[in-house]
Amino acid sequence: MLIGQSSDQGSPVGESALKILTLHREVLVDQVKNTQCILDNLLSSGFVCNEDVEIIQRCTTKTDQVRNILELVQSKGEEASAYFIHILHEAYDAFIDLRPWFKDIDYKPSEFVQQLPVVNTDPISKYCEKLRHDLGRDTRFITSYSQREETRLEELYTDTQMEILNESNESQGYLENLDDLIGEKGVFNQDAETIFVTGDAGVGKSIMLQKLQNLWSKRELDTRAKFFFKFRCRMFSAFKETDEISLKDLIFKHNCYPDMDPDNEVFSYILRFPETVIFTFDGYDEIHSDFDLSNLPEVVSPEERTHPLLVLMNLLCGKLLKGSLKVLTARTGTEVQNRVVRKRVILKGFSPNHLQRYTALHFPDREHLALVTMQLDASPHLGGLCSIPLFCWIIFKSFKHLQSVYSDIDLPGSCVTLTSVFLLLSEVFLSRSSPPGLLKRSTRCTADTFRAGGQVLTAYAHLALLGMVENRFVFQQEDVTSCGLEEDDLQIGYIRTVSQYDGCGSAATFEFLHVTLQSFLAAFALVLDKDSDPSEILKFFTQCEYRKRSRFPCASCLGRSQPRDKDPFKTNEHLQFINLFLCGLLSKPNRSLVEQLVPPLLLKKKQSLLKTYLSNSVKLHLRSLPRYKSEFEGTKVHAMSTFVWMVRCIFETNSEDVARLAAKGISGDYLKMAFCNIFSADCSAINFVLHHYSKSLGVDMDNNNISDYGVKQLRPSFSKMTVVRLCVNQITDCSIEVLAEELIRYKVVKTLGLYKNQITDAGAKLIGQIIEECPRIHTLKLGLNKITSIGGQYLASGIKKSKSIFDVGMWGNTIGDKGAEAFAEAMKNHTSLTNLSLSANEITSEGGRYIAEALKNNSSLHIFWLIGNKISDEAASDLSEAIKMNRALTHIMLIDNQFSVHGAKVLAEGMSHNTTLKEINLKGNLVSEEEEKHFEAEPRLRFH
Ligand SMILES: Nc1ncnc2c1ncn2[C@@H]1O[C@H](COP(=O)(O)OP(=O)(O)OP(=O)(O)O)[C@@H](O)[C@H]1O
Repeated sequence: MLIGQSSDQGSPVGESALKILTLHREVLVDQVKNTQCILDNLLSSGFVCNEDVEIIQRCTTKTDQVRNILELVQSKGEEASAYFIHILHEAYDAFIDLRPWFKDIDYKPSEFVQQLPVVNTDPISKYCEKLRHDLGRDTRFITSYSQREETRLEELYTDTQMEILNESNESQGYLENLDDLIGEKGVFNQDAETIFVTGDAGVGKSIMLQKLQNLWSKRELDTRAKFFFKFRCRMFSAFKETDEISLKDLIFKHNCYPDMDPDNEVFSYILRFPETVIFTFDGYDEIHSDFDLSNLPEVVSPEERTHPLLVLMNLLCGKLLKGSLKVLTARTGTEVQNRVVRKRVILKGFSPNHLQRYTALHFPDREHLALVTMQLDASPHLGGLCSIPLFCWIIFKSFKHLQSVYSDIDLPGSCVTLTSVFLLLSEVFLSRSSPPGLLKRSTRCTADTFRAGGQVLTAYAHLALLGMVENRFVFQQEDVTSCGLEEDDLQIGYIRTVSQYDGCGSAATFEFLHVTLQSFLAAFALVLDKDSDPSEILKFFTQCEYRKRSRFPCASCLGRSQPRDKDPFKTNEHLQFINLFLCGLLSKPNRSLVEQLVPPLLLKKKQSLLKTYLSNSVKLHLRSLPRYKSEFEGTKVHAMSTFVWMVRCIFETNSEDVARLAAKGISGDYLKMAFCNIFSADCSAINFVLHHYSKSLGVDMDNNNISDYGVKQLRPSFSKMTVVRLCVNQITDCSIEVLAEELIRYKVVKTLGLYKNQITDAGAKLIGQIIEECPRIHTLKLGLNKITSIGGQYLASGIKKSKSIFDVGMWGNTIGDKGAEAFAEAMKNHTSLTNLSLSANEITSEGGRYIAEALKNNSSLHIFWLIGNKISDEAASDLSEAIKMNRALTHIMLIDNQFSVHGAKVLAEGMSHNTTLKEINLKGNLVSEEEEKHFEAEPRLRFH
């Protein structure tokens, strides 16, 4: 009997099973842990008898048992040996450690052996199988807006951007795939076990986990984890204060029960091998608890019972089941201490490429696809919203509906707010409840749909508000009924069933399709309410002004959401969204629609209350922003992410008055909005405020997630921007086209910051034109883009002609020697350029010689950064000559190049003729510590 081939040992194709067992005996003795399953199968297939089994079971250690089994099957011949190997192969989870070995021997079972059945009798494997089966079943579909319309995960799932951060929250690049998420990439704390993933509402955190679970269930995730337990954090707040569970209960009762495991083998295995377990906990921000658990002991025993929240916290901290991996998701702004976090990941939604792929999945018809793509391109407001998968999905669903009803895809007007998107979604939902045939444009307009669906909408809004007031996201049947919702109404799609009535007393529970949808409806409830005092609409604004300290001790040890102070724009996101939607629903453009449901006088009253409140808060907020004076940029105003929330609310109100007020309140020369979690869609809102700013303004939006859509939305504001800082923002050449048009038209720009984006040579060409044609530009930051020698030449040509530029940063591109030659040409007789960085640009001595030549004819440059290139002794004498003649340079940074002691001597010689130079830094070159001593007489030549 011949099977497989041993690739690495060069054995002939078709190795005999007997020989394999002899050759690989050591691996097998070492890796095979489960003998019962092997014996069960050998026995039932008749290769061994009961007596054989008994003898083997008498061995006390597993290793001895394996040795004896090996001897036994080998003594029984080739067929028994082949079947033995086949058992190891087929009982997958029981022998998971052998998977690499099978790959190594390129295992191919013979026809004979394939006909013999293998039953996996190992309880642990059976449990793993059950877990995989359950997870596979539970994750197969993305639940769409009605239970009738589920879409297969694989038909719609599209990758999103996963940015890794270090412990100081600085970007470390992007993860490629979900294997990377649970892998070693980006780990900054080896002692911690929790991978912490944050992201804005609807950015796809849950779907990302769903995909992770689905991949694991299909064995397509690169992990050796045998157990995968998924939980939603909101379940932990659903327990009563007196409820108690153990880790074992959590896993078995609240996730998956092991059938037929009388000896408790599964749990023992989990405790023995915690590294084989992955947990996912979705929505840490959804834990709302005022329980005082401080008197409870911190349980660390897996069998001991305590409050479920403590079990969760102890798991995350690694006090329970140490060694297991946890993936925890939460909305942006939720903080967890670094000591608990293994790595930090931020989900950033769809990039333009992802969006293209996602659009194609939604619109397989080419014509529709082209139409939708064209419309999205034409409307950056929509494109911006679409970078967030949830909004994208809502928009696409609504378009499909419009298309089916009106036979064309007609996008909403140019000023699309989040409220308008959710109104559109509501229109789609409510029109579902109408009798068929009434959906034609001629018979039912938007106002009619809302009027007809008013009762159902009110009932849902009531339910949503009830939940928000009580911090609840899961509803019982009684809640649903008490709000006036009937069986048929549940089909509309606002809510979905979390758990079905199980016939044993557990009633069905429900939740809103998405928390943001619940926020939208809660805001609607405030608008619709005719009984309470109108000022009640402000209750979530005012509620946010004050917040009780969390009494939850473990939560505070992990670090909960950022503490709220009296700033009304600082709060939990779902409450912020209520405020945002309230602004949208009470805005002028929506008046005629809302008037269908609320008496006009009451509506007016609410509108004016909101406007007054907002105006006062805006004034207060802007006055409280930190400001400081800087020598070159005037008064700098430092905005925080709460400022962005304020701007979002103003945009939703569509009130030019409040926007004007906000613009006036900025009253500075420079607005710093770096690290504010600004998404592309927010740029419409920022533009809405900034277009009222009458003076010119520097704007720093570094380190956000603006992307090309955002830049398009900011287009009108570039006319007044003296500083345009868009570093680390996923910007490509498309944005540079917009910038070039606007900046060249208005010529006011002084600083252009585009560090760490995705700009290529095409973009560099346009930036070259900006430099050439904008007479005030003095600073350009283009490091870490994708600019080669071609782009370098364009930029250099612009710099050569500019009389204003004095600081250029090109670190981390690849302009090479050709680019260096062009920059050298630009430097010659330049009058303004004082700081230049061509660091890490693959420049060799050839480029170094061009640069040296240029330095002989330059009297402007003070600091020259050439770190991390490949310049060596071959350029030393040219540089030395240049140094002798140059009278402007103070610092030449040649760190991490390839100069030896010889080159260093030549440079030192040049320095002796130059009194202006303060430093040439040769740290990280090829000069030994011993050799450094030769240069003690020239302290300006530094090696450290
Ligand atoms: N990667 C993705 N591919 C396709 N669709 C996605 C993806 N991510 C999200 N979606 C769509 O967006 C919707 C919302 O996503 P999800 O519930 O995962 O957001 P979330 O980040 O967990 O939001 P929240 O913080 O409010 O819980 C999904 O129901 C799905 O329709």
